[in-house]
Amino acid sequence: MRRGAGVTGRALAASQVSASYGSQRVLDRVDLHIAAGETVGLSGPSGSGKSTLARLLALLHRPDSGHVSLDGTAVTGTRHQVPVAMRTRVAILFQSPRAATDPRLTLADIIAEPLRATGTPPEQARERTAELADTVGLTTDLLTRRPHAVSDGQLQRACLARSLVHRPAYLLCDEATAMLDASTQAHVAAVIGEYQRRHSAGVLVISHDAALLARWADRVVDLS
Ligand SMILES: Nc1ncnc2c1ncn2[C@@H]1O[C@H](COP(=O)(O)OP(=O)(O)OP(=O)(O)O)[C@@H](O)[C@H]1O
Repeated sequence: MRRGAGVTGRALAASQVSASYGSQRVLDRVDLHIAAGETVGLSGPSGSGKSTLARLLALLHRPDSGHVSLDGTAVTGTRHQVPVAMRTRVAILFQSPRAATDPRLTLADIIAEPLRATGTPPEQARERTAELADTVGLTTDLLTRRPHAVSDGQLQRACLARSLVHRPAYLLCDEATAMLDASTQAHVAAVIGEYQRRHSAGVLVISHDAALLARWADRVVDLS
């Protein structure tokens, strides 16, 4: 466990959560706890509910029963029912950057999207976008392009920048490096690691890759 993990008592936690799609029960009274500063790996066979659990923790879905709590406060609604100061404390990074971005936006606009959504003044949004583009290794030229004109790795860097834009206390990575080449994968992991150290963020890493989880996570929870 990294220094500081769990020491503050701050955590993102799912307590006894159950979730279904129609009549299909996907999660049945599952507990998961991510302390500030900690990296938790989440493994399990395809279809075991890893992404569903991540979406509950990201406040995108509401559990059928049980609850998600953020630094000790139970969260009752999903995304826009939750106060901005609370919902921006959790960010999620998905496997497919193409499915997670609007093809009409430039990479700069994609990164700045969450800032616009919370009414950040344009000048401040531009500064924060430039700072994050630098952090994730996107050049000014790439920032003016749209998704069709960049590689998957470049687009995932933009998604990573977007996920960090509000300085989340918790970052959920759902197979976020699975489709990247080895060097982009290492770079994305390094940026997340550095962010985590600076902000004592809690990180969830969902992966089928046992070697990656052994390298990256402080502990691994198996959903099978
Ligand atoms: N939006 C949805 N509507 C209906 N069923 C869904 C939906 N999303 C997921 N499911 C089903 O719920 C189950 C769990 O899916 P989930 O994506 O959470 O699992 P997973 O462990 O992340 O799988 P994988 O490793 O393949 O990504 C699967 O059977 C899936 O088909």
